[in-house]
Amino acid sequence: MWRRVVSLSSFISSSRTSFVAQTASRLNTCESLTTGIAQQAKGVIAPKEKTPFITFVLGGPGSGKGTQCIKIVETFGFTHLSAGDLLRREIASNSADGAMILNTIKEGKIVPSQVTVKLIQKDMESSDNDKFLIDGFPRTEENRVSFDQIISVEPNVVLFFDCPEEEMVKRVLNRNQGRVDDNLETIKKRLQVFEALSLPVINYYSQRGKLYTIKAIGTEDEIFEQVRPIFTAFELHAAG
Ligand SMILES: Nc1ncnc2c1ncn2[C@@H]1O[C@H](COP(=O)(O)OP(=O)(O)OP(=O)(O)O)[C@@H](O)[C@H]1O
Ligand SMILES: O=c1ccn([C@@H]2O[C@H](COP(=O)(O)O)[C@@H](O)[C@H]2O)c(=O)[nH]1
Ligand SMILES: [Mg+2]
Repeated sequence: MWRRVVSLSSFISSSRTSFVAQTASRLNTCESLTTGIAQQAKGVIAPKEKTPFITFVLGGPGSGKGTQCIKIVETFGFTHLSAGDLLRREIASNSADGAMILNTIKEGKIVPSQVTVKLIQKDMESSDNDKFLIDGFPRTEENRVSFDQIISVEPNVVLFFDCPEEEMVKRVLNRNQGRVDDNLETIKKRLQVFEALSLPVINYYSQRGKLYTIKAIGTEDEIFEQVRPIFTAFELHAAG
């Protein structure tokens, strides 16, 4: 569990620890219950959270992000958080933001960052895992900055599924999942938004050496064989 107390021997020095206060109220390991609480009550020690391993999964509409995320989950044990799915869940639950989100998705536009980041944050906090695939986010520079400010964790890996436009259009039109944005008119808008707003995010991570570009053509298995070594390398690194 990534917000679990992993060490009780050091003080929290960073002011960017939005999860720490919540962690303190949700201590759930035996060791922290026996010794930690007593020491914290005396004001001696603050809990230190384990930093999660975060992968952002980016690419145009229909580039195969969700499909590959399923394979990454199966092989490497990540928790998959699709920003689009979280937003669709809000629509389905008739939440206060539901109507606004539905209209935004129909238009192929981007939902305000704070709405999306809060949904991601909620699912991360309620997860027992410490490895997350955040699929279809950040889509804009504003999304990226908002995540940085609210979650205060940098991604370890950014995957970019690079797919030719005509292939993406073909896949989306064949998807057949009843999505309100799977029609030619909305796809054209989504492609424009991707180019104008999402490519700058991809360039940002490229400049920081965090970007792994996957040629997203071929069979699903062929594409996964480009993805696999990226995470294998991280596993070996962690073990070695
Ligand atoms: N390598 C592939 N070859 C052919 N079809 C594929 C491939 N990968 C995925 N698909 C199919 O293309 C469609 C889009 O894939 P997927 O939903 O994974 O894309 P996505 O990037 O998550 O799209 P979106 O951003 O719209 O959610 C699905 O119907 C999927 O089954
Ligand atoms: O961070 C996000 C993610 C998604 N959206 C909106 O949802 C649709 C569908 O997203 P998929 O990732 O393709 O499922 C997208 O076109 C946006 O309208 C968003 O606003 N912010
Ligand atoms: Mg998807």
